[in-house]
Amino acid sequence: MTRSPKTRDKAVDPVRAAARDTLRAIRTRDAYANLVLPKMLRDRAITGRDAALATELTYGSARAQGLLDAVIAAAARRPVDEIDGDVLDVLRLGTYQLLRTRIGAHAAVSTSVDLIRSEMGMGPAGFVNAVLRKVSQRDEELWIDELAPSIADDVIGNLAFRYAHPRWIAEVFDEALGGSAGRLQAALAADDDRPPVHLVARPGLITAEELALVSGGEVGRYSPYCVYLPGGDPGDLDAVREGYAGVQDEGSQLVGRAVTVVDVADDAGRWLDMCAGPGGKAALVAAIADIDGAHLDAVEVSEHRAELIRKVVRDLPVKVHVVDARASRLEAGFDRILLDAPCSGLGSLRRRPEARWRRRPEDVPGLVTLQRELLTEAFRLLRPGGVVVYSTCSPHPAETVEVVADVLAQHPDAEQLDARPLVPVPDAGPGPHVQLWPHVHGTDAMFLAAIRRSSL
Ligand SMILES: C[S@@+](CC[C@H](N)C(=O)[O-])C[C@H]1O[C@@H](n2cnc3c(N)ncnc32)[C@H](O)[C@@H]1O
Repeated sequence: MTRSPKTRDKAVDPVRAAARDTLRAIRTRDAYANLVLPKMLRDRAITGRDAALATELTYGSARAQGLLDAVIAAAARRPVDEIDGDVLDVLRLGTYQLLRTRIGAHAAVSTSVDLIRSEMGMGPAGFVNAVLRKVSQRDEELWIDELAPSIADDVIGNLAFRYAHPRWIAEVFDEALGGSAGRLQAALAADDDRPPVHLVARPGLITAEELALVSGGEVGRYSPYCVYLPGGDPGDLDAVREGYAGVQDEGSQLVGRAVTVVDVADDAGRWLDMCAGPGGKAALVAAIADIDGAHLDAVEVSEHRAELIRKVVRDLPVKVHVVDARASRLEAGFDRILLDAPCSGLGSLRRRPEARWRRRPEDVPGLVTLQRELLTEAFRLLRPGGVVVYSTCSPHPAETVEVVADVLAQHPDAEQLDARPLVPVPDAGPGPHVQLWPHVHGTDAMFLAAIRRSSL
């Protein structure tokens, strides 16, 4: 029997209720956890340690969904698609607490049972109780031993299961990493971890050292603009609220910086960001353009995302164009172009907890076609001697090296530059492109390649 919301809320822990409601929004509305949860926490006045716990439980449950579902199916002795969705959300939350947190089994089970009882009554609550008690009889390692493919027969399958990644994504990582089980394990493990918060200190407004002081963070290792935030909500920092700083992965900062430092003779200051929304890299590039006396044209096809760019580039020398970059009608002759192409996002899965279970391999070919068309157009818009930096937040070879090779093959006047000197990181690989990795650099798995249009 469903009770009134008032009676319902009394029995349940508000932290778990927020986590459950976010998991439900992800499942039923294709919502994004990082958009839904912060607003829900604000609306329900959940703050401090409670907010941190709600975030950990929600993101952790969403990230580990495939592993959790395999355990739930085994404990319930039925496939998860035969379990009511609302019940499954609570089972995922409970199983996550049992297997991947230090929360005691009693608390994990009883708070889950309360969530279900208050909404759905005694019958489903009994089912949740029985399944979670069964789950609690083993730890994560024992469940993996029982359910994962054997490492001797199927290394990729075993590692994908253990680190909660769909198999096809583990295969893509394996290909990008050159087929080493050790590297694949390190990459999947790092990708399965809670990601650190990186701040960008906007050039000309605040230095990374100053930002580290006011935020209690630590200056980043590679990007001169980066600060690692140890914890807390970055939105609470004055520097972020006032626009001196923003939240941006260090790898993305390095990509934005690369387009500003690559050698371009006689730079006339015509710079272009071809896929600029929501504006993270545009804000960084434009701040440097302002210092260098250059101007940035920022192209974005979506009006909503263009509005987000306008907000972050206020007072900077930027013109925002809402148009398909393949047919922008911008006059050719740019000195520097950043093409941060739409991609599968396989390199930033750790920051988008639900994404790994939502993405499909069949999404990739359409993206690759778009990436080729955009890079071809970027090349056309360059002046002789100008450089395009092509980047993706994906290490998928089809979206990275293969797109670049294809466009190079079509353009005899295209010369791929060694991008490694543009990105001050160790272990940047054999070149000429750079592939960053969470397990090596602590960044998202950003790819970048630099291509010059020769003067011939
Ligand atoms: C990877 S995101 C760019 C992220 C951005 N550079 C940043 O750092 O905030 C790719 C963007 O390209 C936009 N986009 C997709 N297709 C496009 C097209 N044909 N022309 C222009 N923009 C496009 C998407 O809407 C999305 O905002």
